[in-house]
Amino acid sequence: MSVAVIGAGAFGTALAVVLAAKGPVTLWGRDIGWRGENPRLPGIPLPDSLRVTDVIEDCTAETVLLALPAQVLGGFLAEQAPLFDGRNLVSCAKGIDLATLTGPSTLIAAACPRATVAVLTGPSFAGDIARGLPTALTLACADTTAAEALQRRLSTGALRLYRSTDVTGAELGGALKNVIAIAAGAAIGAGYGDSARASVVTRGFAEMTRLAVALGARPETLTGLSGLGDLVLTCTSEQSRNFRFGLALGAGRDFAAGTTVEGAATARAVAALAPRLGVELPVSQLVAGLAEGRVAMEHALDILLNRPLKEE
Ligand SMILES: NC(=O)C1=CN([C@@H]2O[C@H](COP(=O)(O)OP(=O)(O)OC[C@H]3O[C@@H](n4cnc5c(N)ncnc54)[C@H](O)[C@@H]3O)[C@@H](O)[C@H]2O)C=CC1
Ligand SMILES: O=C(CO)COP(=O)(O)O
Repeated sequence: MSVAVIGAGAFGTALAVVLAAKGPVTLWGRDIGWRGENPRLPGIPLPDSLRVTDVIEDCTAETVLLALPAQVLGGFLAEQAPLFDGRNLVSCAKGIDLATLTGPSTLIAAACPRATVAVLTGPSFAGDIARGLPTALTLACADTTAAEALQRRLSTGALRLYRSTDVTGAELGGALKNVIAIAAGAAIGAGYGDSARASVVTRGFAEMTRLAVALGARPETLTGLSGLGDLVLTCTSEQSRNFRFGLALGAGRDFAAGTTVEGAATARAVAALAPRLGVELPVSQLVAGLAEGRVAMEHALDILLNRPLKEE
């Protein structure tokens, strides 16, 4: 099964590098001026067998991994969808599109109605995958036969894919954990301590599950790699850009502009969805307020602590 990866960022490049050891892979990026190694994935030499291109028509593979940030996927599909319809399209983005308040798999299915849509998600830093460190991910697809073929092609000796048919749940697990990671980072950055972080992560996980179930997910999916697994990783590691963004927010420091921080836009999407679905999401709504500058960090703690006392 030939593979194309769209998006030569850290994640797309890492996936392309390890998958190229198993068969033909084409990596497409709009900014491939670099040679030898991608500055977004430093220290990882690209194998000679990997074809890197900025010509979208070179991506003729039957399976296409879409590894663009969630907020740019809609614009990309608006231009390029006809080229990709009818193929296996695997979303690798972790976010909710602000313009439509839907996940990447919904965007892809709407733009490419004849495609087989899947989601690849779960706890994995691009650098870990590229270095061949052991990693387990979820491959979610409603079509089990297609999922089995994708699972075989996209697994390697170190990268182990588990199948799921719950596309909504898997996708939301990956998107929503980024929002909670910002909150966890802010708690640490503000000096509130590890106990506060544990509360934010636990209450945040309850929020993730509430919202995902309201959108049609199976609750048990959220306890898997793409929900709890990725939440644990992202809320505890400074490798995470969402966590580091939260650290900076909490400490009142600037954060490097241009860094991909999916949780900021996704928090705003979640805040817009919450009243429509009638679900309470205090941590995510607070992150949206912080990300938009509506809420100052010094008021954030009071907002959470002054909520009415309730059952867990
Ligand atoms: N980096 C990681 O460890 C992981 C990232 N992801 C997810 O993968 C997705 C991509 O993230 P990264 O690769 O880390 O981001 P990145 O910041 O490393 O790269 C983003 C890439 O998107 C490209 N891009 C931006 N706008 C574009 C447009 N309009 N058209 C074409 N290309 C455009 C940029 O040129 C850049 O190559 C995100 O949803 C992220 O949550 C998932 C798992 C791990
Ligand atoms: O999704 C990730 C790990 O699973 C990467 O996290 P960040 O986008 O926060 O760096």
